[in-house]
Amino acid sequence: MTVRFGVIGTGAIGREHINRITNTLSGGRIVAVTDVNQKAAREVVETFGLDAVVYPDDTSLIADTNVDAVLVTSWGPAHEGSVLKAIDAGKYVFCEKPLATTEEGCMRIVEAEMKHGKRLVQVGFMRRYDSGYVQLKDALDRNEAGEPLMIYCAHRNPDVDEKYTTDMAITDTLVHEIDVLHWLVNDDYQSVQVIFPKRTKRALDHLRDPQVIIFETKTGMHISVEVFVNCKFGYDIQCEVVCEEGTLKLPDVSGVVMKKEGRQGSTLLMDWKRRFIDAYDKELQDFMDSIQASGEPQGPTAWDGYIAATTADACVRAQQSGQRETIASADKPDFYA
Ligand SMILES: NC(=O)C1=CN([C@@H]2O[C@H](COP(=O)(O)OP(=O)(O)OC[C@H]3O[C@@H](n4cnc5c(N)ncnc54)[C@H](O)[C@@H]3O)[C@@H](O)[C@H]2O)C=CC1
Ligand SMILES: O=C1[C@H](O)[C@H](O)[C@@H](O)[C@H](O)[C@H]1O
Repeated sequence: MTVRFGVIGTGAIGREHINRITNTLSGGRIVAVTDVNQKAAREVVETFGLDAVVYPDDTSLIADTNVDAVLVTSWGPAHEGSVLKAIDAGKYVFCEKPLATTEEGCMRIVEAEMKHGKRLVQVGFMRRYDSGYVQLKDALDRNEAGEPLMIYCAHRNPDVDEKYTTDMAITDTLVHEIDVLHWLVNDDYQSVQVIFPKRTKRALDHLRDPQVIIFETKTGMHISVEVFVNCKFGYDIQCEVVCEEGTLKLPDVSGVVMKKEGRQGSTLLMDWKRRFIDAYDKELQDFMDSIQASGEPQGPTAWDGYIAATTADACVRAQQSGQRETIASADKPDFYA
Protein backbone atom coordinates (compact mmCIF):
# COMPACT_ATOMS: atom_id res chain seq x y z
CA MET A 1 0.00 0.00 0.00
CA THR A 2 1.20 3.49 -0.85
CA VAL A 3 0.48 6.35 1.59
CA ARG A 4 -1.19 9.06 -0.50
CA PHE A 5 -0.35 12.51 0.91
CA GLY A 6 -2.18 15.81 0.71
CA VAL A 7 0.19 18.71 1.51
CA ILE A 8 -1.05 21.89 3.22
CA GLY A 9 1.61 24.58 2.74
CA THR A 10 4.07 24.39 -0.14
CA GLY A 11 6.77 26.67 1.26
CA ALA A 12 10.30 25.86 2.39
CA ILE A 13 9.83 22.68 4.40
CA GLY A 14 6.74 21.65 2.45
CA ARG A 15 8.86 21.52 -0.71
CA GLU A 16 11.63 19.66 1.16
CA HIS A 17 9.17 17.00 2.33
CA ILE A 18 7.47 16.77 -1.11
CA ASN A 19 10.89 16.20 -2.65
CA ARG A 20 11.90 13.48 -0.17
CA ILE A 21 8.56 11.64 -0.40
CA THR A 22 8.69 11.84 -4.21
CA ASN A 23 12.36 11.17 -4.87
CA THR A 24 14.05 9.67 -1.77
CA LEU A 25 11.68 7.69 0.44
CA SER A 26 9.58 4.63 -0.39
CA GLY A 27 5.88 4.00 0.09
CA GLY A 28 4.49 7.49 -0.32
CA ARG A 29 3.06 9.66 -3.09
CA ILE A 30 1.80 13.28 -3.25
CA VAL A 31 -1.74 13.31 -4.65
CA ALA A 32 -2.96 16.76 -3.53
CA VAL A 33 -1.51 20.13 -2.53
CA THR A 34 -2.91 23.44 -1.31
CA ASP A 35 -1.45 26.79 -0.31
CA VAL A 36 -3.01 30.20 0.32
CA ASN A 37 -0.52 31.20 -2.37
CA GLN A 38 -2.15 29.16 -5.14
CA LYS A 39 0.60 30.09 -7.59
CA ALA A 40 3.15 28.48 -5.26
CA ALA A 41 1.02 25.34 -5.08
CA ARG A 42 0.75 25.11 -8.86
CA GLU A 43 4.50 25.71 -9.23
CA VAL A 44 5.29 22.84 -6.86
CA VAL A 45 3.22 20.41 -8.92
CA GLU A 46 5.12 21.47 -12.03
CA THR A 47 8.57 21.58 -10.39
CA PHE A 48 8.33 18.07 -8.96
CA GLY A 49 6.29 16.59 -11.82
CA LEU A 50 3.50 15.59 -9.44
CA ASP A 51 0.29 13.84 -10.47
CA ALA A 52 -1.54 15.90 -7.88
CA VAL A 53 -4.68 18.04 -7.57
CA VAL A 54 -4.27 21.68 -6.48
CA TYR A 55 -7.01 22.52 -3.98
CA PRO A 56 -8.10 26.02 -2.89
CA ASP A 57 -7.93 25.21 0.83
CA ASP A 58 -7.30 22.55 3.50
CA THR A 59 -10.98 21.63 3.82
CA SER A 60 -11.34 20.59 0.19
CA LEU A 61 -7.97 18.79 0.22
CA ILE A 62 -8.84 16.79 3.35
CA ALA A 63 -12.21 15.82 1.81
CA ASP A 64 -10.44 14.17 -1.15
CA THR A 65 -11.03 10.42 -0.74
CA ASN A 66 -7.70 9.78 -2.46
CA VAL A 67 -5.88 11.45 0.47
CA ASP A 68 -4.83 8.97 3.18
CA ALA A 69 -2.54 11.33 5.12
CA VAL A 70 -2.19 15.08 5.50
CA LEU A 71 1.20 16.83 5.69
CA VAL A 72 0.76 20.13 7.59
CA THR A 73 3.59 22.49 6.60
CA SER A 74 1.76 25.79 6.67
CA TRP A 75 2.43 28.66 9.09
CA GLY A 76 2.17 27.71 12.77
CA PRO A 77 -1.11 29.55 13.55
CA ALA A 78 -2.86 27.53 10.82
CA HIS A 79 -1.80 24.11 12.12
CA GLU A 80 -4.51 23.53 14.75
CA GLY A 81 -7.40 24.04 12.34
CA SER A 82 -5.98 21.74 9.68
CA VAL A 83 -5.06 19.02 12.20
CA LEU A 84 -8.54 19.06 13.77
CA LYS A 85 -10.18 18.85 10.32
CA ALA A 86 -7.95 15.91 9.38
CA ILE A 87 -8.74 14.04 12.62
CA ASP A 88 -12.45 14.69 12.10
CA ALA A 89 -12.12 13.11 8.63
CA GLY A 90 -10.18 10.14 10.07
CA LYS A 91 -7.04 11.04 8.11
CA TYR A 92 -3.46 10.50 9.34
CA VAL A 93 -1.59 13.76 10.04
CA PHE A 94 2.11 14.60 10.01
CA CYS A 95 2.25 18.12 11.46
CA GLU A 96 5.35 20.26 11.53
CA LYS A 97 6.06 22.07 14.80
CA PRO A 98 4.22 23.65 16.43
CA LEU A 99 1.25 21.30 16.72
CA ALA A 100 -0.68 24.39 17.80
CA THR A 101 0.47 27.79 19.01
CA THR A 102 -1.23 27.43 22.42
CA GLU A 103 -1.48 24.65 25.01
CA GLU A 104 -5.25 24.91 24.78
CA GLY A 105 -5.06 24.30 21.05
CA CYS A 106 -2.82 21.27 21.56
CA MET A 107 -5.25 19.92 24.18
CA ARG A 108 -8.12 20.27 21.71
CA ILE A 109 -6.15 18.10 19.30
CA VAL A 110 -5.28 15.56 22.04
CA GLU A 111 -8.95 15.30 23.03
CA ALA A 112 -10.06 14.94 19.39
CA GLU A 113 -7.52 12.17 18.74
CA MET A 114 -8.52 10.30 21.92
CA LYS A 115 -12.18 10.61 20.94
CA HIS A 116 -11.32 9.17 17.51
CA GLY A 117 -9.93 6.16 19.40
CA LYS A 118 -6.56 5.53 17.73
CA ARG A 119 -3.40 7.52 17.00
CA LEU A 120 -3.48 9.55 13.78
CA VAL A 121 -1.04 12.37 14.56
CA GLN A 122 2.77 12.58 14.41
CA VAL A 123 4.57 15.87 15.16
CA GLY A 124 7.72 16.84 13.21
CA PHE A 125 10.18 16.71 16.11
CA MET A 126 12.86 15.24 13.87
CA ARG A 127 15.79 15.39 16.33
CA ARG A 128 14.55 12.16 17.90
CA TYR A 129 15.53 10.53 14.57
CA ASP A 130 18.94 12.24 14.28
CA SER A 131 21.66 9.58 14.54
CA GLY A 132 23.69 11.68 17.01
CA TYR A 133 20.77 12.12 19.41
CA VAL A 134 19.84 8.42 19.02
CA GLN A 135 23.40 7.43 20.00
CA LEU A 136 23.24 9.84 22.94
CA LYS A 137 19.95 8.34 24.12
CA ASP A 138 21.24 4.77 23.73
CA ALA A 139 24.29 5.62 25.90
CA LEU A 140 22.08 7.27 28.53
CA ASP A 141 19.60 4.39 28.53
CA ARG A 142 22.54 1.98 29.06
CA ASN A 143 23.76 4.20 31.94
CA GLU A 144 27.20 4.27 30.26
CA ALA A 145 28.41 7.40 32.11
CA GLY A 146 26.23 7.13 35.20
CA GLU A 147 23.26 9.24 36.26
CA PRO A 148 22.82 12.46 34.21
CA LEU A 149 23.15 15.62 36.33
CA MET A 150 23.36 18.59 33.91
CA ILE A 151 22.99 19.30 30.18
CA TYR A 152 24.65 22.13 28.25
CA CYS A 153 23.26 22.99 24.80
CA ALA A 154 23.70 25.56 22.06
CA HIS A 155 21.24 26.18 19.22
CA ARG A 156 22.92 28.59 16.80
CA ASN A 157 21.63 29.92 13.48
CA PRO A 158 23.88 32.02 11.23
CA ASP A 159 21.11 34.60 10.87
CA VAL A 160 17.32 35.06 10.86
CA ASP A 161 15.02 37.33 8.84
CA GLU A 162 13.42 40.58 9.98
CA LYS A 163 10.14 38.81 10.91
CA TYR A 164 11.93 36.79 13.61
CA THR A 165 11.02 38.07 17.10
CA THR A 166 12.39 37.51 20.62
CA ASP A 167 9.63 35.05 21.56
CA MET A 168 10.36 33.00 18.40
CA ALA A 169 13.70 32.07 19.95
CA ILE A 170 11.47 29.93 22.18
CA THR A 171 8.48 28.95 20.01
CA ASP A 172 10.33 28.46 16.71
CA THR A 173 13.86 27.54 17.73
CA LEU A 174 14.21 26.27 21.33
CA VAL A 175 11.14 24.08 20.80
CA HIS A 176 13.47 21.43 19.34
CA GLU A 177 15.55 21.25 22.52
CA ILE A 178 12.36 21.36 24.61
CA ASP A 179 11.17 18.18 22.90
CA VAL A 180 14.43 16.26 22.52
CA LEU A 181 15.97 16.89 25.96
CA HIS A 182 13.22 15.52 28.21
CA TRP A 183 13.01 12.55 25.82
CA LEU A 184 16.79 12.04 26.11
CA VAL A 185 16.83 11.81 29.92
CA ASN A 186 13.29 10.49 30.56
CA ASP A 187 12.56 13.42 32.87
CA ASP A 188 9.97 16.20 33.04
CA TYR A 189 10.45 19.96 33.25
CA GLN A 190 9.79 21.66 36.59
CA SER A 191 10.73 25.33 36.07
CA VAL A 192 12.50 27.72 33.70
CA GLN A 193 14.42 31.00 33.80
CA VAL A 194 15.54 33.12 30.80
CA ILE A 195 18.70 35.26 30.88
CA PHE A 196 19.61 37.92 28.29
CA PRO A 197 23.42 38.19 27.99
CA LYS A 198 25.19 41.06 26.21
CA ARG A 199 23.39 41.68 22.86
CA THR A 200 25.11 41.03 19.57
CA LYS A 201 25.40 44.10 17.35
CA ARG A 202 24.47 41.80 14.47
CA ALA A 203 20.85 41.37 15.60
CA LEU A 204 18.12 43.78 14.46
CA ASP A 205 17.16 46.32 17.12
CA HIS A 206 13.87 44.59 18.05
CA LEU A 207 15.53 41.23 18.81
CA ARG A 208 17.11 40.11 22.07
CA ASP A 209 19.92 37.83 20.89
CA PRO A 210 21.53 35.68 22.29
CA GLN A 211 19.39 34.21 25.10
CA VAL A 212 20.19 31.57 27.72
CA ILE A 213 17.32 29.39 28.93
CA ILE A 214 17.84 27.42 32.17
CA PHE A 215 15.50 24.55 33.04
CA GLU A 216 15.23 22.55 36.23
CA THR A 217 13.70 19.08 35.89
CA LYS A 218 11.56 17.15 38.36
CA THR A 219 14.56 14.97 39.37
CA GLY A 220 16.67 18.10 39.97
CA MET A 221 18.70 18.16 36.74
CA HIS A 222 19.79 21.58 35.46
CA ILE A 223 19.67 22.18 31.68
CA SER A 224 21.17 25.28 30.07
CA VAL A 225 20.45 26.15 26.43
CA GLU A 226 22.11 29.02 24.55
CA VAL A 227 19.95 30.25 21.67
CA PHE A 228 21.97 32.50 19.36
CA VAL A 229 20.30 33.12 16.00
CA ASN A 230 22.77 35.64 14.52
CA CYS A 231 26.02 33.79 15.20
CA LYS A 232 27.15 34.27 11.59
CA PHE A 233 29.71 31.40 11.47
CA GLY A 234 27.30 28.53 10.75
CA TYR A 235 24.36 26.36 11.78
CA ASP A 236 25.68 24.88 15.01
CA ILE A 237 23.86 22.47 17.34
CA GLN A 238 25.63 21.39 20.53
CA CYS A 239 24.51 19.12 23.36
CA GLU A 240 26.63 17.74 26.22
CA VAL A 241 25.23 15.65 29.07
CA VAL A 242 27.29 15.73 32.30
CA CYS A 243 26.82 12.48 34.25
CA GLU A 244 28.10 11.16 37.58
CA GLU A 245 31.01 9.24 35.98
CA GLY A 246 31.60 11.02 32.67
CA THR A 247 30.17 13.19 29.91
CA LEU A 248 28.29 12.32 26.71
CA LYS A 249 28.51 14.81 23.81
CA LEU A 250 26.45 15.02 20.64
CA PRO A 251 28.76 14.21 17.68
CA ASP A 252 29.65 17.26 15.59
CA VAL A 253 28.43 17.17 11.97
CA SER A 254 30.55 18.92 9.37
CA GLY A 255 32.01 18.44 5.89
CA VAL A 256 35.21 16.82 4.70
CA VAL A 257 38.37 17.71 6.70
CA MET A 258 40.96 19.16 4.30
CA LYS A 259 44.73 19.51 4.97
CA LYS A 260 46.46 21.77 2.46
CA GLU A 261 49.38 24.24 2.38
CA GLY A 262 50.04 23.94 6.08
CA ARG A 263 46.40 24.41 7.05
CA GLN A 264 43.60 22.03 8.14
CA GLY A 265 39.86 22.63 8.26
CA SER A 266 36.36 21.52 7.30
CA THR A 267 33.26 23.25 6.05
CA LEU A 268 30.47 23.95 8.51
CA LEU A 269 26.81 23.40 7.66
CA MET A 270 24.87 26.63 7.21
CA ASP A 271 21.21 25.66 7.66
CA TRP A 272 18.74 23.20 9.14
CA LYS A 273 17.89 21.60 5.76
CA ARG A 274 21.32 19.95 5.56
CA ARG A 275 22.10 19.48 9.27
CA PHE A 276 19.03 17.30 9.84
CA ILE A 277 18.43 15.92 6.33
CA ASP A 278 18.75 12.29 7.46
CA ALA A 279 16.47 12.86 10.45
CA TYR A 280 13.76 14.39 8.23
CA ASP A 281 14.02 11.36 5.92
CA LYS A 282 13.80 8.90 8.83
CA GLU A 283 10.85 10.60 10.57
CA LEU A 284 8.72 10.58 7.42
CA GLN A 285 9.77 7.04 6.42
CA ASP A 286 8.88 5.89 9.96
CA PHE A 287 5.51 7.68 9.70
CA MET A 288 4.69 5.82 6.46
CA ASP A 289 6.09 2.45 7.58
CA SER A 290 4.26 2.56 10.93
CA ILE A 291 0.94 3.43 9.31
CA GLN A 292 1.32 0.50 6.93
CA ALA A 293 2.59 -1.95 9.58
CA SER A 294 0.33 -1.18 12.55
CA GLY A 295 -2.22 1.33 11.35
CA GLU A 296 -0.83 4.00 13.70
CA PRO A 297 2.16 6.40 13.56
CA GLN A 298 4.83 5.64 16.23
CA GLY A 299 6.73 8.94 16.25
CA PRO A 300 6.30 12.02 18.47
CA THR A 301 2.68 12.29 19.52
CA ALA A 302 0.10 15.01 19.93
CA TRP A 303 0.87 14.75 23.67
CA ASP A 304 4.54 15.59 22.90
CA GLY A 305 3.19 18.59 21.00
CA TYR A 306 1.16 19.58 24.09
CA ILE A 307 4.21 19.27 26.40
CA ALA A 308 6.24 21.40 23.99
CA ALA A 309 3.50 24.05 24.01
CA THR A 310 3.10 24.25 27.81
CA THR A 311 6.88 24.39 28.25
CA ALA A 312 7.31 27.03 25.54
CA ASP A 313 4.52 29.12 27.12
CA ALA A 314 6.39 29.05 30.45
CA CYS A 315 9.63 30.07 28.70
CA VAL A 316 7.91 33.07 27.09
CA ARG A 317 6.52 34.06 30.51
CA ALA A 318 10.06 33.79 31.90
CA GLN A 319 11.37 36.05 29.09
CA GLN A 320 8.82 38.67 30.13
CA SER A 321 9.05 38.32 33.93
CA GLY A 322 12.79 37.78 34.31
CA GLN A 323 11.80 35.33 37.08
CA ARG A 324 11.90 31.57 37.42
CA GLU A 325 8.56 30.29 36.09
CA THR A 326 6.89 27.00 37.02
CA ILE A 327 6.09 24.60 34.14
CA ALA A 328 2.74 22.94 34.84
CA SER A 329 1.40 20.23 32.53
CA ALA A 330 -1.60 17.94 32.85
CA ASP A 331 -1.02 14.25 33.63
CA LYS A 332 -0.30 12.12 30.55
CA PRO A 333 -3.40 10.15 29.47
CA ASP A 334 -2.99 6.35 29.27
CA PHE A 335 -3.83 6.73 25.57
CA TYR A 336 -0.29 8.13 25.11
CA ALA A 337 1.51 5.84 27.60
N1 LIG B 1 11.22 20.79 11.80
C1 LIG B 1 11.97 21.78 11.38
O1 LIG B 1 13.21 21.79 11.56
C2 LIG B 1 11.33 22.90 10.66
C3 LIG B 1 10.00 23.18 10.86
N2 LIG B 1 9.43 24.24 10.21
C4 LIG B 1 8.01 24.53 10.50
O2 LIG B 1 7.26 24.30 9.31
C5 LIG B 1 6.24 25.28 9.15
C6 LIG B 1 6.45 25.99 7.81
O3 LIG B 1 7.69 26.63 7.87
P1 LIG B 1 8.38 27.13 6.52
O4 LIG B 1 8.25 26.09 5.46
O5 LIG B 1 9.75 27.60 6.89
O6 LIG B 1 7.46 28.41 6.17
P2 LIG B 1 7.18 29.05 4.73
O7 LIG B 1 6.65 30.42 5.00
O8 LIG B 1 8.36 28.86 3.84
O9 LIG B 1 6.01 28.13 4.13
C7 LIG B 1 4.72 28.11 4.71
C8 LIG B 1 3.73 28.01 3.55
O10 LIG B 1 2.43 27.81 4.09
C9 LIG B 1 1.52 28.63 3.38
N3 LIG B 1 0.36 28.84 4.25
C10 LIG B 1 0.28 29.64 5.33
N4 LIG B 1 -0.94 29.52 5.89
C11 LIG B 1 -1.63 28.62 5.16
C12 LIG B 1 -2.93 28.05 5.24
N5 LIG B 1 -3.78 28.43 6.21
N6 LIG B 1 -3.28 27.13 4.32
C13 LIG B 1 -2.43 26.76 3.35
N7 LIG B 1 -1.18 27.26 3.20
C14 LIG B 1 -0.79 28.19 4.12
C15 LIG B 1 2.28 29.87 3.02
O11 LIG B 1 1.71 30.53 1.90
C16 LIG B 1 3.66 29.28 2.70
O12 LIG B 1 3.77 28.94 1.32
C17 LIG B 1 6.36 26.21 10.37
O13 LIG B 1 5.44 25.81 11.35
C18 LIG B 1 7.80 25.98 10.85
O14 LIG B 1 7.92 26.15 12.27
C19 LIG B 1 10.12 25.03 9.33
C20 LIG B 1 11.45 24.75 9.10
C21 LIG B 1 12.16 23.70 9.75
O1 LIG C 1 12.29 26.82 11.63
C1 LIG C 1 13.33 26.66 12.22
C2 LIG C 1 13.90 25.32 12.25
O2 LIG C 1 13.09 24.59 13.15
C3 LIG C 1 15.35 25.19 12.63
O3 LIG C 1 15.57 23.85 13.08
C4 LIG C 1 15.73 26.17 13.71
O4 LIG C 1 17.13 26.10 13.92
C5 LIG C 1 15.36 27.58 13.32
O5 LIG C 1 15.78 28.49 14.30
C6 LIG C 1 13.86 27.67 13.15
O6 LIG C 1 13.52 28.97 12.71
